[in-house]
Amino acid sequence: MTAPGAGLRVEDVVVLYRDDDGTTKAAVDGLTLAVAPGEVVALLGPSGSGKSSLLRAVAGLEPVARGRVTWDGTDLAGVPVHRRGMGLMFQDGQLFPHRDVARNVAFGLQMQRVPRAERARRVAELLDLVGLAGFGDRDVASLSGGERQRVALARSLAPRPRLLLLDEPLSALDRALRERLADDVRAALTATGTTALFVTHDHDEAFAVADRIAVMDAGHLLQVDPPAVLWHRPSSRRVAEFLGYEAFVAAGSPVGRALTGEAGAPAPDALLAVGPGSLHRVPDGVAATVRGAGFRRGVVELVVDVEGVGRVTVVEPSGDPAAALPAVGTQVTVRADPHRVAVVGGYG
Ligand SMILES: Nc1ncnc2c1ncn2[C@@H]1O[C@H](COP(=O)(O)OP(=O)(O)OP(=O)(O)O)[C@@H](O)[C@H]1O
Repeated sequence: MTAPGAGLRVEDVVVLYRDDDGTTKAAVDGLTLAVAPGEVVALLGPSGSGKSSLLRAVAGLEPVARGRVTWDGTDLAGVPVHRRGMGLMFQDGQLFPHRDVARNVAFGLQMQRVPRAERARRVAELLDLVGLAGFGDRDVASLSGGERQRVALARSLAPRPRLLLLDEPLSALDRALRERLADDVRAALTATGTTALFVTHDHDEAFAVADRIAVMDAGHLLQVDPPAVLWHRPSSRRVAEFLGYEAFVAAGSPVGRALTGEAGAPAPDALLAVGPGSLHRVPDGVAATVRGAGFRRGVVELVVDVEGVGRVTVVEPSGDPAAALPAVGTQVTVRADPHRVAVVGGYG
């Protein structure tokens, strides 16, 4: 059981920037968030929503104009960056080019004056953890982008920071690599019990790494919840739209009832969000017109206009390689899978 106030607390924090014309603008606008010891929280939001500003304020790199940042209940105001016991990792791992992999990873341990033998042990342990066992002697210039970020992760974990701050650490990598590394980052953070705040604008990454996801928009926190709760119970239409839900329908309306069927319908006043994968074609359902069809990574995506609902993407397995895609204008009928619609605003 964790003591109340343990770990990181961000209380009503405001971060201001001064524009060229002298006016001030709040990049973070009265935000409150807690990260418990051992927890990984992703800050997810569109570009410019204030994620990096919040991270930098926690690190002590940006002044806090209002509110406070505490660790285990102690106010960090006035505590300089290097005394906060936090690790930082950025998009470009910023490795030291003149040090080999092992000496990069050992950097923080040298700063802490950890004895040589123990340092070597810890470096080997970390390289193993990030999947780079045996890479110690390699010149960092010879590494791939993904390997560099693995080294950067090992380096930031080596001194056992009480909080690791990661700012878009995978953004420079291509998608396939990002997906794999997101799982590996999660595994490394979990294995070391590291408390972490992970900034990303990539939904899949946030869902892959985090115990809880904090959705930010325009300097505000819209919702913070575990991934499954966020996905199935977005707190507002805004959050649901940001997650990729495409259309909204009142559960109790005629079309809402027709879509979900009697058994699947939640409270009649609930607002349902439907998106890619929520609907499937059935012989008798709600009328819809095909507006587009495409083949993507083993599935067929049909963009359909559903009567009384709007434009939604139907995702179907593509079983038969010889089957033609439905033509634009084809009339179909659809129904919702009750487990694949979200209930907006805490109903259900
Ligand atoms: N040094 C600065 N001076 C002035 N304005 C800034 C400064 N840094 C950030 N901003 C502004 O503050 C707002 C939030 O920026 P921030 O970088 O925190 O957002 P973000 O969510 O991390 O975005 P991104 O994903 O694009 O990095 C933006 O409108 C940005 O233009």
